[in-house]
Formats: sequence, structure tokens, C-alpha cells
Amino acid sequence: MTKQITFTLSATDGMARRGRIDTPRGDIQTPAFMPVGTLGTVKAMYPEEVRETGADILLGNTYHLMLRPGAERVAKLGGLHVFMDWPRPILTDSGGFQVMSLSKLRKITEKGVTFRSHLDGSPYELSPERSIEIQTLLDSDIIMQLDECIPLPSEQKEMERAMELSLRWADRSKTAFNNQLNRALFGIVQGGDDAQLRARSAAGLRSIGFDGYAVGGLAVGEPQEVMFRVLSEITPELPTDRPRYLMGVGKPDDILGAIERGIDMFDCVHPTRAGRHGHAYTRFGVINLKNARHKDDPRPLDEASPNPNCRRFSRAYLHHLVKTEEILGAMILSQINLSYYQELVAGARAAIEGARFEDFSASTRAGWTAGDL
Ligand SMILES: O=c1[nH]cnc2cc3nc(NCc4cccs4)[nH]c3cc12
Repeated sequence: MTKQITFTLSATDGMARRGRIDTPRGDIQTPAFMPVGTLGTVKAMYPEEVRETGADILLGNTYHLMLRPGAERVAKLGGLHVFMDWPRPILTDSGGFQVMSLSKLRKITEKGVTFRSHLDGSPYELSPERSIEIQTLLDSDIIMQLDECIPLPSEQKEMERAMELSLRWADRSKTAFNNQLNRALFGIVQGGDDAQLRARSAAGLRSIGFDGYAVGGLAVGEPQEVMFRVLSEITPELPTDRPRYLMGVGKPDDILGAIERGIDMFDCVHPTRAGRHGHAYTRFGVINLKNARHKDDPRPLDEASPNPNCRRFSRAYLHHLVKTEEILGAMILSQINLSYYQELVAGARAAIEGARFEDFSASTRAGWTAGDL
């Protein structure tokens, strides 16, 4: 029996890769940006609007969904795709990262993590096995191993301990996954900012064997050059015929730099969160529409944009919606920002196919400073 989820590499340009992940629920063009749909919704967007921005896949958060409405309840209702009416691929995270960043009284043991809900303090346990079970109940297409992500910088001993625990959890995750054909399981490379630990983690994951490899333990507050150095060291250690997913990244500049260093998949709350806070992503860079200078500006955001929402509303109107905290403001800016992110990765895909990614990257960055914000 063959795995129903496959990755095909179609072009490379230096370390940058252009590919496609085929799944039973649809294809994912890579490099890909995955909008985050934390509670079974990409905030302020209908699912069909998320699709229209160009997204092939979105991310669901296991931690939030296991607390509310509960994995068994979502399964009884037909799984996450039916629940939120998103028929295309969904990647779910394992929940571990959010336990550490959101929950109370959490405790890490060899078995897994125990914690209390940030909502009502009720006790929960998340083990590699239970996380696989929850993600399977959600009927996720790409599921993540349970891992331990530690802050940067951390002591060498601490980085080593967490990396080795994550490797043991990777093995247990793979066993619990039991080679489901219609779902993919990704391992997560840990090891902090230490090249040897990272290499050991990658080698350990490869010997266990995964459908894809995530780079974890980054975008946790470290400087961009540290993230880029770790990526440059680790992507050559990963299989070329499997997708590489950089978790939690990032701003457009981070994404271009990570594609340049061999990353295929991204997720980040930033475009939608920034949209709800009145920040608009454009070719010219980020425009803070809360700023009073937009109060009388009749110009659209970007009259040359392929996105109608960048042409039909004046900056004055968007400023008004943001200042009055009108719901439409969050809706429009979420759509604008997700569309920009999808234009960015679509441009990267075309540039890699045309062996001109370096030029694309440079001219995109130049646009962020040149334009009149
Ligand atoms: O090692 C990781 N393991 C599993 N999930 C993650 C998610 C991650 N998200 C970020 N950064 C984006 C952030 C979102 C909220 C706070 S930081 N870095 C991340 C690292 C990991």
C-alpha cells in the first residue's frame, strides 16, 4: 500500500526549492504559507475567503481545540474539515508548544506534559500518544510529533536534554501514528542554536523516518541572524525529497531568508494578528493605519495591487474603521495581509522556477523601503 501524501520537488535555485505536496484533500504548492486557524477559524475570515487569498492549507491548534470544543466532540461532528467547512488540507500542531506558552502549572515528565487549562484550570495530560490520537480525531492531514521547545538562549545541557526528550517522543509518536496512509506525520528538529545538537536531532529523526521534517525551537525571540545561521546549518542535514516546515515563521523578510535556506512551509499568526491591530502589509512595507496621517488620505492602499481590497477603500476609510474598532476593519486588513503573504510565496515559487529567486528577493525587499508609506 502506498502513502497517499507525497512530495514532488520540481525546481531548485541555490538552496531555494519549488515543489508540491499531494494529499487526498488537495495539492499544496511550495513554498507555502499556512494561515493560522487557531480555534477552527482564521479569525475574521470566511473559509472561502481564506481560499481566495491563495491558501492551499491552513493550520489548526491542538491545544486550543482539545480544551474547547474537545477532540472527541469535533470527531463526533465529522472532524475539523466538516466542522469549519474547509475541505482542503489542514496541518495541526501537537499542542506542546502552546501548553508551554499558554497553560498554567505545567509539568514535563518522560511520559508527556501535564497542565491546567488557561480557561478554567481543569487538569489535562498530553503525551506523544494522546497528541497523535487528538490530531487523528480532528482528522488532520498533516500531524506533528509532540516535542519540547525551549527558549533561546538556553544552557547547553538544557538544549541537549530537551532535544533528546523530543527525539524519544518522536519515536513514540511514530509508533502511535502506526503508518496511517491518508495522513502525514512530521518530526520536529530541536537542539537550540547548537549545530551539533541540531545535527544529532536531524539524524535521529531521519533514522526513525518521517513524511516531513519541521524545524522547531526557532522564532522564539532570537535575533534573525541566529535563526538564519541555524537554518543554513540544518537544512543540508534534512532529506531533499521531504517537505521542510519552519514553525511559527514569520515576517516577510524572515520568510524570504528561510526560503533562500531551503525551507518549504511556513505558518504564522502575524498577518492576521497585525491586521486586527490596524497594520496593512503592502508592496511598500507595513502601513500602520492607526496613524493620524491617514485621516484625510483619499488614496487606496495600493492601486496597482491585484487584490481589489487594496484598490477600493481609501486609507482614510481604513483609518476610520481601525480607530473606531469596527469589525469590518479586522475583516478587510486580515484579507489584505493574508493576500500579501500568498502573493509573496507565489512570487517566490515563480522566481525559483525561473532561476531568479535572488533577484526576486532583492527587488521585493527594495520595494519595502522605496515606496511612499
Ligand atoms: O519548536 C516548536 N515546536 C512546536 N511548535 C512550535 C511553534 C512555534 N511558533 C514559534 N514562533 C511563533 C510564535 C507564536 C507565538 C509565540 S512565538 N516558534 C515555534 C516553535 C515550535
